Amino acid sequence: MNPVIVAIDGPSGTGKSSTSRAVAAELGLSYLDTGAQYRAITWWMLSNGVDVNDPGAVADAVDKPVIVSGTDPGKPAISVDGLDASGPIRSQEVTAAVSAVSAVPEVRARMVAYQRSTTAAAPGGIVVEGRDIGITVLPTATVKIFLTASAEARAARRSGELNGALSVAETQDALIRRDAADSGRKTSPLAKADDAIEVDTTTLTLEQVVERVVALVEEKRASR
Ligand SMILES: Nc1ncnc2c1ncn2[C@@H]1O[C@H](COP(=O)(O)OP(=O)(O)O)[C@@H](O)[C@H]1O
Ligand SMILES: Nc1ccn([C@H]2C[C@H](O)[C@@H](COP(=O)(O)OP(=O)(O)O)O2)c(=O)n1
Repeated sequence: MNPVIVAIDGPSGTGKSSTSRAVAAELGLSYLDTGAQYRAITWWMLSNGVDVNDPGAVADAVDKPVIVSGTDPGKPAISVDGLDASGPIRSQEVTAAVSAVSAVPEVRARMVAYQRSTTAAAPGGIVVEGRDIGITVLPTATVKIFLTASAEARAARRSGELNGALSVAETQDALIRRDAADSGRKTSPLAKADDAIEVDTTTLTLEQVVERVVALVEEKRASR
């Protein structure tokens, strides 16, 4: 039987990473965080003096960094040129620049090729999370989930993670700006695939979301 491939898309703070890791761990699948890859390439561009607002300069440098993602849901890992990048890719500088870098078609082409080869190399199946997985990266995924939540809930969750570095209102403004950039770009914008199942997580606990997604995957598995 073909391996199970689960695509999880949605805007920031809807619970993609937490849900994907827990679902992969529970079902014994690999896990890939594609947002971490766009953050990693953005971190490299910022660290190497590339003007992130110049798409030509970003495109010229696209093949330089060596980005390697781990696929163990119990131990998410990402390295750039052999260095652990998991801390620096979460900085405010990277968060503010990642939408511009990830809108560059050459960046997307490189990342999508890597994401497809990682999926093909996961014989036991994989959960892949991002913004364009169900539509562009893995259009034939076994199950497609689109997570949503109110802007208020997403901002409260993210702001909790930042230990008060930004207020909830500032976090919400930044999230709304990034959603607009990610949904408005020309190349594979953030969007729900027609065959994706939408799960609104606003009033659900993480455990409830995981339970729902695991049930959807098992239903699909049983009907194949
Ligand atoms: N259903 C939920 N209810 C409350 N908090 C949640 C829920 N899902 C995730 N979180 C928390 O919200 C924050 C953002 O979740 P994360 O999985 O990183 O979202 P995303 O990957 O979509 O940006 C994390 O601190 C996480 O623990
Ligand atoms: N498949 C993807 C995943 C992320 N991106 C871009 C757009 C997002 O704003 C950034 C960061 O993604 P990430 O999932 O880490 O964002 P959050 O942690 O949920 O805020 O990367 C993308 O363009 N395509």
